[in-house]
Amino acid sequence: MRYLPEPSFRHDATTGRVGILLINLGTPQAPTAAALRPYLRQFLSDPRVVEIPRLIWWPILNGFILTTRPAKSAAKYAQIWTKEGSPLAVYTQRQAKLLQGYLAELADQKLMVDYAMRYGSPSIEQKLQAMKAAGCDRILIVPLYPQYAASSSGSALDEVYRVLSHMRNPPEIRTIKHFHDHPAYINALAGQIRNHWQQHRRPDHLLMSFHGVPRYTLDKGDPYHCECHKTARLLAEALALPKGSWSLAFQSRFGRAEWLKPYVVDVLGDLGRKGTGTLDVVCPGFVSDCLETLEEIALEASKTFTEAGGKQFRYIPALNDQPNWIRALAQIVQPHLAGWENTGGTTDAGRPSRAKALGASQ
Ligand SMILES: C=CC1=C(C)c2cc3[nH]c(cc4nc(cc5[nH]c(cc1n2)c(C)c5CCC(=O)O)C(CCC(=O)O)=C4C)c(C)c3C=C
Ligand SMILES: [Fe+2]
Ligand SMILES: [Fe+2]
Repeated sequence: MRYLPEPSFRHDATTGRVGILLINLGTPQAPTAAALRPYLRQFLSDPRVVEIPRLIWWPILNGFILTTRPAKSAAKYAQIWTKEGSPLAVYTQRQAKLLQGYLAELADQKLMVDYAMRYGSPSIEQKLQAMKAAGCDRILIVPLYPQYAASSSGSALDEVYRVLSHMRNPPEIRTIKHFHDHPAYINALAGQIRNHWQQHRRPDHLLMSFHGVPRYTLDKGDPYHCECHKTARLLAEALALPKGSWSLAFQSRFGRAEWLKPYVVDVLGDLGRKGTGTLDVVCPGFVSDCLETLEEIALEASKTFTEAGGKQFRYIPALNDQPNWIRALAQIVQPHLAGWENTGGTTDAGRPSRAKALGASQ
């Protein structure tokens, strides 16, 4: 039996790094209609986000939504844009950098933490290729959504698998599905709220507002609704909130279909009409502040509440780059790295070459 000679390049040598890729939704490059259009096109063309048959959805998206929404959304983004850029991009980038620093100190200098965006840039494809080129042969994927929804985490994971399907020698992949009930995440949220209450006084009511999704996704088995309720219950328990002093609502409704209820505008109206004095609102489903928290809640929801008769509205910021949250994120990812310690696992250095072992080199 004859064996092929071993190729001259070292096909069996890898540097064997472990990578962690944080994935968030993505955001436009600038608060302008021109930048919103390609972002919204990519976002709203995703069949995980809009499940209407393409033949019906295409003309609505191209003929109506992409001609009217970019300018309206750009005006909203302009209100929250910072010198460094879109808050979602700024915080996601900081989270990756801080987690890298935190884990390097704890565990492993070779560990590489980076981030990607599902829509816009830096793309998942670009970052998976860069991590592979940097020697990562094992990558943990962490969608930055505590509650799993097919339209958010599901779509991010779809894109990871799509990119891998085009690689001849893909890295080994692990994924985190959700962390809605992880004690570290719940404690970080509770700490953020307690901090706010130490600086100001306690409110009369705490509203926990989550991004909504279409109602039919719940009927089809998406766990998102139940995971939001579980997060809210655990957070209320951690803060020892009496019954009736807090509630849950869903925000950011898009389109005319029914979405998860109660809608945040309805709850704000009810609380305002009841004459609620101070209302605090927290958005536990967003680990970074973004358009949906800073514009829709901190600016718009505040008006809805006071116009209905409420007195004082306070928005509690997302976890963003808080050290407590970075520590929690480390606790969330660490168990998923078990067995991936850098022992030079896949490197063949020092062993006789495979061809020699097979007796082909004489
Ligand atoms: C919790 C995570 C999110 C889920 C689930 C989600 C579902 C979902 N979103 C839309 C439509 C839009 N969302 C938009 C912004 C936006 N959405 C999330 C998170 C989730 N979305 C975030 C973090 C953001 C903010 C991004 C930022 O740049 O700050 C937008 C864009 C803005 C606008 O024009 O309104 C749209 C559109 C649908 C249809 C959907 C589920 C089916
Ligand atoms: Fe959204
Ligand atoms: Fe449910």
